[in-house]
Amino acid sequence: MSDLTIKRRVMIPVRAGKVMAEFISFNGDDSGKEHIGIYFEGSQDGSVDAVPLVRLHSECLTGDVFGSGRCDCGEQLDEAIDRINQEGGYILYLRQEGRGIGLYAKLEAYALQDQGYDTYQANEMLHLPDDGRDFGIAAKMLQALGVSKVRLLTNNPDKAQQLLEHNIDVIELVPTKVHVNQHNRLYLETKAKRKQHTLKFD
Ligand SMILES: Nc1nc2c(ncn2[C@@H]2O[C@H](COP(=O)(O)OP(=O)(O)OP(=O)(O)O)[C@@H](O)[C@H]2O)c(=O)[nH]1
Ligand SMILES: [Zn+2]
Repeated sequence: MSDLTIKRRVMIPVRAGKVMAEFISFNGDDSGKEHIGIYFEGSQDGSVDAVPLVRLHSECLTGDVFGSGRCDCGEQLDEAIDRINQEGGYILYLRQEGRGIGLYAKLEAYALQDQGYDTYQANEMLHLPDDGRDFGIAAKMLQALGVSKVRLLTNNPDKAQQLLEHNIDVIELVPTKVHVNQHNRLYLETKAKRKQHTLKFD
């Protein structure tokens, strides 16, 4: 994949106009996925020179748009907007629905989970990778934005590892809260057990 360049920056007042966010598109990603950078200026003193707080957020239509209780994505996205709007930084909204397998396949995986398979086994039953995401694209987006150092908002060590491998300096791992409910507890526990997500449950 060649380097990315910035195509367009457009201000959008989000959260019913209460939060100003700059949506950024890119040239040069031949996947055609239309990944989006979202910049928040931040309201804290000194945030201009600070290392930006960055969240790599993988698309989850069911969670992000409809607030699904089967995962924690919608709540994490809200948390990211709150924090990054305070501290200044970026959400990179990556079009990697279902950890890269797509929305229809995620629904197939959910149907298998309803029969008792866990979140990773269900993908494997479909002959799909348990996590098919490549965060190299996020590193390219950061490079196009002129960002070489980040504070990363995540509990997923793989995101930091992949950024480091692509020459982005992750100077701090900032944990997200654990948004647990009766529907997503097994999903979250399985991420901690199988993929070393740093989740602390009550
Ligand atoms: N295949 C599959 N994907 C899921 C399932 N539940 C949620 N997802 C997807 O998992 C992804 C979660 O992305 P993130 O919240 O960015 O990342 P994360 O790996 O949980 O790491 P954090 O940064 O700690 O939140 C989204 O693309 C969801 O659509 C599931 O049961 N099966
Ligand atoms: Zn989700």
